[in-house]
Amino acid sequence: MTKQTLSLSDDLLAYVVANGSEPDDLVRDLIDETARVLPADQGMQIAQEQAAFLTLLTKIAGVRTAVEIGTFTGLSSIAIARGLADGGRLTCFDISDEFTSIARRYWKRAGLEDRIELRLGPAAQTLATLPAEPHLDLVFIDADKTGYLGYWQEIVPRMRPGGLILVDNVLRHGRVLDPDPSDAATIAIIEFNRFVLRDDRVESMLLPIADGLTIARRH
Ligand SMILES: C[S@@+](CC[C@H](N)C(=O)[O-])C[C@H]1O[C@@H](n2cnc3c(N)ncnc32)[C@H](O)[C@@H]1O
Repeated sequence: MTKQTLSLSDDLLAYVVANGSEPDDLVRDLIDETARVLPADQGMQIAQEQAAFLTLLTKIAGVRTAVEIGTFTGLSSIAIARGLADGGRLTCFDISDEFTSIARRYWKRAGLEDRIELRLGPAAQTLATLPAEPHLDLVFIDADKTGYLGYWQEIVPRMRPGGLILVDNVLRHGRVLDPDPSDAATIAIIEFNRFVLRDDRVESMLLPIADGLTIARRH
C-alpha cells in the first residue's frame, strides 16, 4: 500500500490516458490544430485526463446549468457540454475572439453549438450578467489566475446547494511552495487556495491531477 500520489513518468501518463481518457478524432484534431496554430499558447489547454474527468463528473452530477470561465480553443467546454443532461446548457466566458473562434468551429462539428453560449469580454464584468440567484450546477474556472478570487466571489452565491466548482492550475507547477514567489499569478493562487480552504460556504479538496484541480461543493 502506498500513501503518496504517484508522480507520473511520460509512459505512465500515456498509460493513464490510454486506459480511459483517450481522445476521439474530434478532440485529437482540436489538440493538433491548437498546437499548430497557437504553438506558444497550447500549454493553456487542459490535459486529456482532465477532459475525461470533466465529462464523467458532469454526467455523475446530472448537470443542467454549467458555466466555464476561460474557454481558449474549446477542449474543456466540449468535455463539459458532452456530459450535460438532456436540455442542459453551458455558458462560456472568455476575452479572446481569436481563441474562441476555434472553439466555436469545434462546437459546431461536435453538434454541441445549441448547448453552448459564448460571452466575450473580461469575466470580472461579464459574470455579473448571470442571474444573481442560486442556479448553477457546475462551474469550471480556468482563466487569468489573478482574477480567480473575484470569479469565485461572483460564482459561489450563484451555486445551487450541492453544486460543484472546479478550479484549474491551483499548484502552479509546484510554485505554490515557493516561500517568496515573485510572479503575480502564483501569489494570487496561494491567496486563492488559502481563501477557499477557509470558505465555509463550500466543502473542498485539491486533486493532484495535471497542474492541480480544486473541487468544491456548495453547502
Ligand atoms: C488556460 S486558458 C483556458 C483553457 C481552456 N479551459 C481549455 O481547456 O482549452 C485561459 C483562457 O482565459 C482567457 N482569459 C484571460 N483573461 C481573461 C479575462 N479577464 N476574462 C475572461 N477570459 C480571460 C484567455 O483568453 C484564455 O482563453
